[in-house]
Amino acid sequence: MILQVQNIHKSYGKQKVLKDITFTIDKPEIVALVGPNGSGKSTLLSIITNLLSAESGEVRILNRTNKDLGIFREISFMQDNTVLYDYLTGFDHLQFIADLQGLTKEQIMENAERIGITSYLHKTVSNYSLGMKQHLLLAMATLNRPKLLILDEPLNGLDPTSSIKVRNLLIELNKEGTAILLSSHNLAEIDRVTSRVLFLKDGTLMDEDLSQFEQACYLITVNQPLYAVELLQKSGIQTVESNEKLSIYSNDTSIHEVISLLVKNELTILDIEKKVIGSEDRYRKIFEAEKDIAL
Ligand SMILES: Nc1ncnc2c1ncn2[C@@H]1O[C@H](COP(=O)(O)OP(=O)(O)OP(=O)(O)O)[C@@H](O)[C@H]1O
Repeated sequence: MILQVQNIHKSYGKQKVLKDITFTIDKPEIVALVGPNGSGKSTLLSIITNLLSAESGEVRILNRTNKDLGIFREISFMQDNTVLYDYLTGFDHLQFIADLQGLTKEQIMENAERIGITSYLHKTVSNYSLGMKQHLLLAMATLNRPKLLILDEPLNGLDPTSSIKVRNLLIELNKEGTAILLSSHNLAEIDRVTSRVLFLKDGTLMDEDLSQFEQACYLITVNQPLYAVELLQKSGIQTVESNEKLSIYSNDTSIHEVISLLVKNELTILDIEKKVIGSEDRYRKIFEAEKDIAL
């Protein structure tokens, strides 16, 4: 077991921000935490890393409580760039972590090389762009080659080239055995790196078994779409009609029932298209009632 989050509750004053959050990461995988602005992602990550305390619940990392300071040799938390000091260089930041963790200058340089920050390593952070700061934060978080890497918005403010670089680096670290939990608003990027997405809504983690969203969406074009909708709904099959196409969330087996029902009722099927459902579609489905969809 790499991470076990159990029944976490957290409020700020009267505002309940996290309600009974439970999930686990059992193997080295890349898991994303997604939710609108203010949904509690940073709060949850700070509780997991013991920077904030929960009202109730428990976090265990690598089979130890997160109150055990020893685990910080084996995990890392990349926060936003407010943790950086403008008047220090990138190297100073890395040296500080290396001193705390008993790591060598060679390890600093090797990691800096890997992240691609050697050319500005000895400049003060006040001269860094947002992307350069993100890369330094990533170098700081990966210096100890953690077993669990937690990242709050690692892709924030990165241009496409930098995003690709960070994405590839995360995939590489994961292949080497690092489990990764990251929060992000970049849903297209999330689909490229993650194996699992946790959606936070109103302080609650949506059921991890999002089977209804895991199903494919079939777009079916028929000669009488409105009649088809009526027929399908009578048989308990939910469908939406737009631009004369029917959208049906279905698995591969039950789509056969839909087709035979349409054919039996003498409708002509003009086209069938299978659409892969990505995190953005799932996000819209989960948060469609939200007034301010924050992507
Ligand atoms: N120290 C604090 N005191 C009071 N309220 C807070 C505090 N920190 C966060 N909150 C509130 O808790 C809620 C969750 O905030 P949090 O920063 O965890 O959300 P988030 O999902 O990370 O948001 P974002 O995507 O904008 O970074 C918000 O309503 C926020 O205003």
